Amino acid sequence: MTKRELSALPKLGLHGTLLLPGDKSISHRALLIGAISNGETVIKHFLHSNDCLNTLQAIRALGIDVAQHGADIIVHGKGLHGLKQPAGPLDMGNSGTTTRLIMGLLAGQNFQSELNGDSSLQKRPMRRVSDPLTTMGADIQTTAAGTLPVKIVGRSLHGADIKLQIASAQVKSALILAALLADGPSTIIEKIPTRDHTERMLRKFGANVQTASDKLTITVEPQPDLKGQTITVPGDMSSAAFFLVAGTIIPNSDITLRNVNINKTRTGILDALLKMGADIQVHELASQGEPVANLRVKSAPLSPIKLGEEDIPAIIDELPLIALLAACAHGQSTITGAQELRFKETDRIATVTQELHKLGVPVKELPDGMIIEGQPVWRINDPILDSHGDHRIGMMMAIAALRSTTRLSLNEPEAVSVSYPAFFADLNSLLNQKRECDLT
Ligand SMILES: O=C(O)C1=C[C@@H](OP(=O)(O)O)[C@@H](O)[C@H](O)C1
Ligand SMILES: C=C(OP(=O)(O)O)C(=O)O
Repeated sequence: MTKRELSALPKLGLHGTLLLPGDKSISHRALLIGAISNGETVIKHFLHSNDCLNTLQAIRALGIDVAQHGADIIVHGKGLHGLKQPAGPLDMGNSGTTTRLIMGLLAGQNFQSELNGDSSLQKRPMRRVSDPLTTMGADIQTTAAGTLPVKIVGRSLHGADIKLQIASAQVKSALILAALLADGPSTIIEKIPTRDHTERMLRKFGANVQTASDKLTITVEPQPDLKGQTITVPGDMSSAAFFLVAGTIIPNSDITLRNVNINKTRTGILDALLKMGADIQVHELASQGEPVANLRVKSAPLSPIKLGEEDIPAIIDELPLIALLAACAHGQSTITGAQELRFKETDRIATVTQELHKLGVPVKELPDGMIIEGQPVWRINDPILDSHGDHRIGMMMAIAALRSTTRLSLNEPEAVSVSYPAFFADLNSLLNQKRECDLT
């Protein structure tokens, strides 16, 4: 097992400016939608991380030419019905987003396919996608446990009206992609609004996808003539979040994060930080289809927070960081309505609880969340932290280690490459450097 020594408390704080890597959700979608569009799609500031490279390899295996020009990715789309039967099972690696979105695309093809993934992905539930797709006429078999490997017998799909049982952008997006291939219009009704990157991007490519004023009801007209586009992927708020938290909890810090996506369906972490007392300035930039901003964060003391079911979708991947913020706050914080955390790369309620206990932070595990008792000073119980092979847990613990005066280490640090290969390099660039920050 690999192990990395983590940096301890930097006395001068964290300083400097980062240009965040491209958004993971948007990078996946640009590849998949580019593949089913006619002509060239140019993806600028694409996220070259393991998860997005799984999507790239998958569309290549489905007969799509993908080239790289400098840092740009060029997808030579073949239209809605241009994908080809792959030669063997498609490897989804660690990526839930690739798996679930591609299930929607493959359900409506005229060929069979099979999806598999790594040991973490093989534990994650897939019936949440296959069940609603079945109501559109899809033929998808999971294992008896509802997991990968999944076999998809592509066939023609009907338009359908579907009410989602779980708040999940992956499930919603799979249904929207399948609805493009159907024989009539579809309506998808969400429980709570989730990230809307699929809807926004499909409209840019020429699809008729409407979101009603309730922000929950999405109608999709089938068989659009999608046209290749140039997509500039904004910086990932879920990656920026590690540095928003680091800048807040490490005294004497002043960090600027450039060009971060501030789509309202993704800014739960910003709202929570501001509610807890964080010092963050937002300087909005010209929109690139998705709203973007530069963010400047300085250290601040924190009050505790309560988050419930309605708050969860906009902050789902940042909840481990909320637990870390709560561990530094003065008082008790509560997260409930977050049972979805149990179905991520790890059971993130269990792994966050286990790792914060190592730092001496009292955390009570709930079936759908956590109660965290903030501690002004941590009494370290175990200096060997663990990512559990989960990128977000690894990065969260590397940020947590900066609060400790004892040197801590991290098992399986390479997990960060799933979403943020340059994470440790970016973090190191902020350490022990007194530099001017400029928000504009
Ligand atoms: O649609 C997406 O790109 C994502 C949706 C979320 O998953 P769920 O849809 O399962 O909540 C999120 O956790 C994941 O990191 C990316
Ligand atoms: C849950 C995540 O991703 P995915 O579902 O795509 O594996 C994540 O990035 O935190």
